[in-house]
Amino acid sequence: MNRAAMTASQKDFENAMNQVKLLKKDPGNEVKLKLYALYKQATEGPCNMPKPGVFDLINKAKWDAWNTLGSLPKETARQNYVDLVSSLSSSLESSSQVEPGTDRKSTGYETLMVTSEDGITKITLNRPAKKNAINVEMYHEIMRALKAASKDDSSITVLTGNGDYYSSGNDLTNFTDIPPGGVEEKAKNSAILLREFVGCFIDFPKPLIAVVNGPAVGISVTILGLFDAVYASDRATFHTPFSHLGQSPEGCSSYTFLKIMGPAKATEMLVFGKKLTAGEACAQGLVTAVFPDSTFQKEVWTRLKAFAKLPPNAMRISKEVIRNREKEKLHAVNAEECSVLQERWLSDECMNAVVNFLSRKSKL
Ligand SMILES: CCCCCCCCCCC/C=C/C(=O)SCCNC(=O)CCNC(=O)[C@H](O)C(C)(C)COP(=O)(O)OP(=O)(O)OC[C@H]1O[C@@H](n2cnc3c(N)ncnc32)[C@H](O)[C@@H]1OP(=O)(O)O
Repeated sequence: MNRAAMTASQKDFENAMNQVKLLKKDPGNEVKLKLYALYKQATEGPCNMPKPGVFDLINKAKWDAWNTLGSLPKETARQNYVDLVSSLSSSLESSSQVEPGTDRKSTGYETLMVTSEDGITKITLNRPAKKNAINVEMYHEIMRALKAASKDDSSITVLTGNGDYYSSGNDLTNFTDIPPGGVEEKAKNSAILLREFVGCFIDFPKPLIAVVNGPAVGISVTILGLFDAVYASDRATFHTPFSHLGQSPEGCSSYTFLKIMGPAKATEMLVFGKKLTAGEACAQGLVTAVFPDSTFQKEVWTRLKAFAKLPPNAMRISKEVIRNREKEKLHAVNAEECSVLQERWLSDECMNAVVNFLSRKSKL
């Protein structure tokens, strides 16, 4: 397989199509639908079929899967197809030989795809049908993947999203699974989870880069202040509608955003929920660079592959020098934000906003 570029070539794509035929075990309907959708998107572009009738169940499922990919570029779909097949080949034991090389894929994740190659560990949020909303399982898996990446032999770590969204933020169905101890216990446990989650980003020791492939909402935006570089497609938007949701800022954004963009611009985002375009987010210092969506993957991965060749210890130590004096402060901010949120989650304002979304009365 050609690993010279992080975007898959036509040859990689054809190899992957052949590999699918050699899988010994059936990967299941959900995966087959994903493969179908990525194949169609890679070869034909956005869904162009009329929507099948409700009783045409199979074609309706296929149409839904393809349509969910929205305007995902053909080359991204091709890469995602190759990545998916590659992860299946390792988890389901393809009967073909796995090619030797430095490429490693981590299985055992339900909500992520994690790959490691060319000195880069890539963590991909992988719930495209839910716009990569972060459910409780994904919070835990991201922490697990970050902990593994901090110890593996890669030089840099990348977080990105599969599908047309980077992430729609916290999965609002997280509010529905109330334990016997009631909503107070749920809020308390969620604050502990959130604090640990954000803590992993504060403490991450290697260069951490966000490849923001599409719109980003809520916590997926706020933690960007803890990344070392943020590259965005010009399709990406950055939205933190906390007041609309009866909530308050997290991810240390009440501190990092003020430092990055100053109080006036930070207030527009964090208090008034102003949605920024990628260009605006770049002008305000939240984003490092913006690329046209059509060349986004190619340009970003070329750049990242060059970074990953730099001496890893020097990069790690430089990050330490830049970030360490702020760590204590960031942990204190994180603790305070979580404790304020614990109260907010119990408020009528928050409950009503969540109920409105879940009963499909409102969207952002
Ligand atoms: C008691 C206390 C419990 C607390 C638990 C909290 C734990 C930690 C919390 C940390 C704090 C984080 C805060 C945030 O991140 S705030 C931001 C939350 N996000 C949102 O409010 C976004 C909601 N989504 C939308 O408004 C729209 O879906 C969106 C604009 C993103 C896209 O709209 P579009 O029309 O393009 O697509 P759909 O709405 O049809 O979406 C497709 C399917 O995906 C589901 N979806 C999307 N986003 C979410 C989400 N955030 N949570 C849950 N589900 C989501 C959507 O429902 C569709 O699903 P179906 O196809 O099944 O209908």
